[in-house]
Formats: sequence, structure tokens, C-alpha cells
Amino acid sequence: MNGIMEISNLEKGLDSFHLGPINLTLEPGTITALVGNNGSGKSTILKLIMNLVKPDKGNIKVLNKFVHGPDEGWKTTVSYQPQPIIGWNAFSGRTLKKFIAPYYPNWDEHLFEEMVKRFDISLDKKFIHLSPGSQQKLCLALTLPKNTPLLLLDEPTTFMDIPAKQVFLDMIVAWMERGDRAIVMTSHQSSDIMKLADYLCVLKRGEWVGTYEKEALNNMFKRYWLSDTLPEERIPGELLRTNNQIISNNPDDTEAYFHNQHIKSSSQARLDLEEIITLLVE
Ligand SMILES: Nc1ncnc2c1ncn2[C@@H]1O[C@H](COP(=O)(O)OP(=O)(O)OP(=O)(O)O)[C@@H](O)[C@H]1O
Repeated sequence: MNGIMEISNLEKGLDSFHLGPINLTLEPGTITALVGNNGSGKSTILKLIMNLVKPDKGNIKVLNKFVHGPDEGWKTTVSYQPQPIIGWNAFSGRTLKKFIAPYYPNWDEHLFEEMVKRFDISLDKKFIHLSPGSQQKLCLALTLPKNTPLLLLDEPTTFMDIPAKQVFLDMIVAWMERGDRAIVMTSHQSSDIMKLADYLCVLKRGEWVGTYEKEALNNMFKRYWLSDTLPEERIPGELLRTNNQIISNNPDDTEAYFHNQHIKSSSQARLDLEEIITLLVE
């Protein structure tokens, strides 16, 4: 089966900001998190996928159809939850559902009702009168049931409380169970990324650092505490050093060097995901 989405050599300039070039392929059954500091271009990538922003170079295909071409038929195969939502303030959830559902041939009314119940969403209040967290819950309840092969979520949990985040995680895991869909999400919440993402597409001020399998990334870095003073020369794999501690981005080479030089580490540990992301984007 072809990828659900393919981004090839994508570039975009916005005033002094330059995004890309970016290459990314989404396989069915995978969740990719766009990760980077504020202003690194994550939301812009989602807007480019939705054809809300035109690229300067490169292209994007969803289910083999160019999204920047004249045919917009691909739009019913993508669900997009932007941040913030514009134009919904005057309407209640019930009215919004009546607008949205008919555009999506596979709309799942049962899932919509389940989400309304689990998130305890008030469908009769105008959107503007909902709290930011409740607005996010309603957006999600109006997005997941579209049942499209591709789901794009822009910081979906920023305002959610802890129990709601747990419901969100359960819902996403259940939504992915069929194995034939893909998600791209942006998030600053490391718990979302830890629990959901298969791949991390890392951006640094618009530059694409790389796309990494999460498990591989977890094994890529290691911190060592040495009993003795560190040697003055650079240690293979050394990325950072402080006092008797180093962080390596090549644990195999670092450990071979320790072995050859008869250097003993008193302790060693993997880095957590937040530290790894910080190292990649700074
Ligand atoms: N319409 C626009 N005109 C000019 N510059 C823009 C426009 N939209 C976005 N930008 C710039 O593009 C850059 C990337 O913005 P974007 O919103 O994609 O970042 P982000 O990674 O999603 O940030 P955050 O984590 O804060 O949500 C920023 O420097 C932003 O100021």
C-alpha cells in the first residue's frame, strides 16, 4: 500500500522565516508528532497540508493526490483540527455538527455521541461560551468522527485537564486500532508524544532536523557519570560535558573508548524525551 501522505522537498518562506526543505512519508497505522520550539513551523506544515498556505517549492500528496492542484476532492479524506478555531463562536456544538457531518461520507455518529458523553460536552452552549478546554473537547468530537484516513491535530490538548487528556489518549488509541489511518499532530506535551507518537519529525527554526522513530531516538543518547576526572581530549560521541558527566549521541563509540582507555563510568542513564528534544532543537 502507498503512504497515506507524502511531502517532498517542501519549502515555504514567510517574511524572514524559512521552512524546509522537508521530506516526510506517512505509512498507515502510524502517528507522527511535529516537534520543535515555538515558531519552528509546525502549524505552518499542517496549513500547507490543508492547502491553506501555498508552498514555494516541493509538493504534498494525500492518498496520491496533489493537495495544491485544482481538484480539492482529497479534502474529504483529511480531518484537521486547527488551533485556534476561527468562525465557530456564534454556534452551538449541535449546530456545528449539523454543518460539518454531511460533508463526510463516513461520519461516525456513534463515536460523536460517545465523545460528547465521555468529555461531558454541552452541545447547546455557543462555542464562545465554552471554556478553552471544553472548546478543545468539542473540536475533537467534531473531528475524529469524520473518520478520514488522515487526521491532523494542532496542539489538541493544550487546555485539557488531566482526566480529559487521558480520555483523549484512549480515543486516539481506539481510533488507530483499524491500522489503516495515520495522524500528524503538533504538541508541546511530552506525555502526548511519549504515549502516542511512533515518529518524531523535529524542526529547528524552520529547518528540518530529521524524522526519527521514537524508540530509536530513546536509544540515541546516553549520559555517563565518571568516577575519575574526564580526559581533556574529546570523547567519541561526546555532545556535552559538565564536571565528571558527559552526554553522548553515540553510546557505542563512547563505551568502546571507555573500554579501550580503561575508564569506568560510575553510572549511566538514558535521557528522557524532553531532554532529547531540547538537545535536537537547541
Ligand atoms: N501569515 C504569516 N505571515 C508572516 N509570518 C508568519 C505567518 N504565519 C506564520 N508566520 C511565521 O512563521 C513561523 C512559524 O510559525 P508556526 O505557527 O508554524 O510555528 P509553530 O512551530 O507552530 O509555533 P508554536 O509552537 O508557537 O505554535 C513563525 O516565525 C511565524 O511568525
